[in-house]
Amino acid sequence: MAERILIADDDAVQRRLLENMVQRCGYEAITVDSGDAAMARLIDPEAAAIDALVLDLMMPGLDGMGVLDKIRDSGLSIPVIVQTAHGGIENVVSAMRAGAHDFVVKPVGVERLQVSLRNALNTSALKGELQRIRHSREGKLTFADIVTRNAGMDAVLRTARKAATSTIPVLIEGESGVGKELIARAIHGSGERSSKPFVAVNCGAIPDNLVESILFGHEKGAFTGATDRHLGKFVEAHGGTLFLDEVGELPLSAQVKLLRALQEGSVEAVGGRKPVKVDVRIISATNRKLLDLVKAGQFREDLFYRLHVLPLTVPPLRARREDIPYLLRHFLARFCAEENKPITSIAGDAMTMLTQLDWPGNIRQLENAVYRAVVMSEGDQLGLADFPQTTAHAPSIVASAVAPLIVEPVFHTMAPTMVPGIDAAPISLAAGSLSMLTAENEVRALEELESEIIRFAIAHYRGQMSEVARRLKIGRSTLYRKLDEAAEKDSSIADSAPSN
Ligand SMILES: Nc1ncnc2c1ncn2[C@@H]1O[C@H](COP(=O)(O)OP(=O)(O)OP(=O)(O)O)[C@@H](O)[C@H]1O
Repeated sequence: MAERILIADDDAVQRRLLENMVQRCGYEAITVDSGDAAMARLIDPEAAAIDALVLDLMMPGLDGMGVLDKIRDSGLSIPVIVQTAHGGIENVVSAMRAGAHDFVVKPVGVERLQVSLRNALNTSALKGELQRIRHSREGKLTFADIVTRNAGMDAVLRTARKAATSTIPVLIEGESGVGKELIARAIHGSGERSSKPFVAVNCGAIPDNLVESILFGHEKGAFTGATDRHLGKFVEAHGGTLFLDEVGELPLSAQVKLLRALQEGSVEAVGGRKPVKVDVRIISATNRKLLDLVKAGQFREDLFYRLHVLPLTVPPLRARREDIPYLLRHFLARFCAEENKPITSIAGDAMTMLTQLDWPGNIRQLENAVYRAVVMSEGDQLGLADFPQTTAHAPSIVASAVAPLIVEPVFHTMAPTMVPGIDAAPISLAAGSLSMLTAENEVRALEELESEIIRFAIAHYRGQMSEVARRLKIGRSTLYRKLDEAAEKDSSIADSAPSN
């Protein structure tokens, strides 16, 4: 799924031109004809999020400056590119002071707009990632900190959001590294308990003989080695949330005590004389099917029903590949900032390969792969060679990814393709439609149209180059030569584009 760009312009012709350009840059375009409509769209809680705004400054009613003020007042952190007429330098200065990310002079060309949008989206990804880290450190993660463009994940997050308004027990199921703890933290951070502690316990990492004392605490001298009194995680989480990770790993004896604690709202420390009242919201997680453990007699059925009141199943990363480019962008921005590296993008072929991988370790594995690549890279763009471990696991994919232009096969043909040689910025392919006119309303060059048709064909036939050549009635070597020429032309455009 491409980034969504909102275009606000009262001039219908300008709107159409911009819409066309934004789509050619590989983004989804949404148009509105006034400042008021732009604000309504930006704050609409039901509508899909907007990633950047292209804003005309001169509009009747609420003008561009008014929109910028309202964006600031409502605390929105969307990057805004303002459009000005020639000679509007004073307006530009005021707009930049009011928080605009960049400005373009009308009529803007597609390359200039693409550079501006790409910079704006990169900066915004970095801001988002830094905010996520800050929220994580402060224990204030919310759903806005979870990166996703997948419909399945959206549905999970919608349910999780509702759960955040109550203390209903939530059980989060999903493979290791899919973001279960992140969701648990977002539920906590979005509810009334957000100012209270969030305490996470990995039940699978505690030795069996210590589980009870770690969860419920122990008195001094309760057992050999208990030299001090220990409160236990339940008491530590009092008023807040206790996150029981890998809950399926709890030994049966601890399951009995946990059930009692949940039923009675009190815990008894090992060696303690009387129960202590606790007010704790329980969120548990497991990367195994808890019901299977119940059937196998390894998990108590009564406890299962206590924890499983609201189940959430987080899909693995391979089932939501459209998230991969966004996650890559976020982690790239974050690690570049942390490591002080000037890497600005990921090459198209590397992006294609990374999107095709199955990622058995899910987002944690992807995060670590980007971390390693950022630390080891010496250039300003990450390429295939920067992901050696990952490519080692995908020989067939790498073999195909070195072809001049490969299209991510799981994307629908309307989805963006990545162009190697430039960066991860996608070029759009609208199924069955080809725009004949340039942004300036002139007929487009034959060469450009041909290149677009070839890209479309590659997307349509999911990267099967022989089929593409056969359908286009050209030889494979001609196809590759044309792709080489197109990639060369694209990279010279990228090189000559202004880098503000
Ligand atoms: N949607 C997301 N957006 C951004 N970062 C994410 C997302 N999902 C996961 N992460 C990051 O990936 C890493 C792994 O996530 P997390 O620890 O929540 O996974 P988990 O499912 O709880 O793993 P495990 O089962 O091994 O405990 C964390 O650094 C987390 O911040």
